Amino acid sequence: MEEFIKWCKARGYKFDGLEITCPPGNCGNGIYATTGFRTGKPIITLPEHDMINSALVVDLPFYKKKLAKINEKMKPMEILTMFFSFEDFEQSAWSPYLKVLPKTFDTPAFKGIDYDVNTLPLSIRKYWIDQKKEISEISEKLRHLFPELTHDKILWAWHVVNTRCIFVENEEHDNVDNSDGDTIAVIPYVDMLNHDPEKYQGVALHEKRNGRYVVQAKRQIQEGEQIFVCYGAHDNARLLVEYGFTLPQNLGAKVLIPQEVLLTLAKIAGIKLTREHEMVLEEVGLPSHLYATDEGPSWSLRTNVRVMLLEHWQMANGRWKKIIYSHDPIDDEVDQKIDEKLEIMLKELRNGVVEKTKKMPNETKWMWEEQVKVCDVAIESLEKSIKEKEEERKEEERRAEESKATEEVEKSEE
Ligand SMILES: C[S@@+](CC[C@H](N)C(=O)[O-])C[C@H]1O[C@@H](n2cnc3c(N)ncnc32)[C@H](O)[C@@H]1O
Repeated sequence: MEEFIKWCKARGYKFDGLEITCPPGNCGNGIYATTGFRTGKPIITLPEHDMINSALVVDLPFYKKKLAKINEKMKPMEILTMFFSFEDFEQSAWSPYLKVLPKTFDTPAFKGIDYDVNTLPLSIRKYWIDQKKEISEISEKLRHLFPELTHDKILWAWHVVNTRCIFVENEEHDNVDNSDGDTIAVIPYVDMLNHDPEKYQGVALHEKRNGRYVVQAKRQIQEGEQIFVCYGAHDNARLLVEYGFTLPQNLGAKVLIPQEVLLTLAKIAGIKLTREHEMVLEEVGLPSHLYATDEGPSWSLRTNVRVMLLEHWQMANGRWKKIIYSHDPIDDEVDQKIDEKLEIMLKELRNGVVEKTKKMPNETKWMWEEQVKVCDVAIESLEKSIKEKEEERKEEERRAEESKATEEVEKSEE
């Protein structure tokens, strides 16, 4: 690690008041504050030309020569994977950095676990399919172009990039295929920051104006704290598949309700659906998600139920747009009906997920159990809000009756 720190300093990286050590648990290295940082203060800065992105790689003489022999441009992920596949741990200009990178990864893909897609919850299914496809295509392509590379080396390199890259808007480069965008870079030192979506104090940004990459304190950081960033609002299935770890309390947990399931649940809840409802739902195009937060069913899920409760005359001639996109508060009666139907739908959904969970193999059962927990949290907060609204309504009625009684007394006194 000492050699890596020296290497970073020689390249102009600034990170006074930090140290890289191994936190307890199984999360590799992490960055700790050895001094306090005020909100807004830069914690790490480095020159932008040191970000490892596609443009940097294709301009290195070694890769320039290799790519000149190939008749096609490569995509950013392919280029970065090629870079980490080829760089020699001893000879590379990045040698001290390469030596502190993890040797193995705990992702299912790295461990050779091949999930049956049907045993995965929907929230992770597409990501898993896409990840498998990407690894297999990149491995095949790189081995075809450079037969000296092995699948294992490429798999390791792909993981380095995938678990450590950061979103950066890279400039266009003539020798890079950016048809799907070019927004990734691996940034040494910055990539030692671990993920915690609740505690995170570090926000990273590319300051193009100043030609540097910066991690700033988003709030006061105390001496001795581990500094975290947020990799995204991921549930544990996604964290495991993408990064090889899970969080004990993960507020990113979510359940995705596909349209056909939503329609079935609505019918069970006694909502009379027509083709018109389905067409409006499609046009509104809102996803139906449940999140493991105590805010209850999301606005988009509520809106979908609201659409399903529209009368025919409310949908005719696009009138529904005025209703759905209006900023006026929802009519109390409609709101109550949405709650009532949602409660039935969510309980039904939960039962369905519980039944599915029972049939799942051990390796993915926990993902489904997490989905059941999300349903529980959503149902609990919905019930709580229904109760609160009910109490408010009663209180309003009581006040109305009181003022009516006072009025009557006043009138009789006149
Ligand atoms: C960008 S790197 C962070 C630095 C990394 N810990 C290292 O030693 O190089 C991302 C990897 O760190 C680990 N990681 C990050 N946050 C974690 C957390 N909260 N718990 C466990 N492992 C974590 C995972 O292995 C993940 O793939």
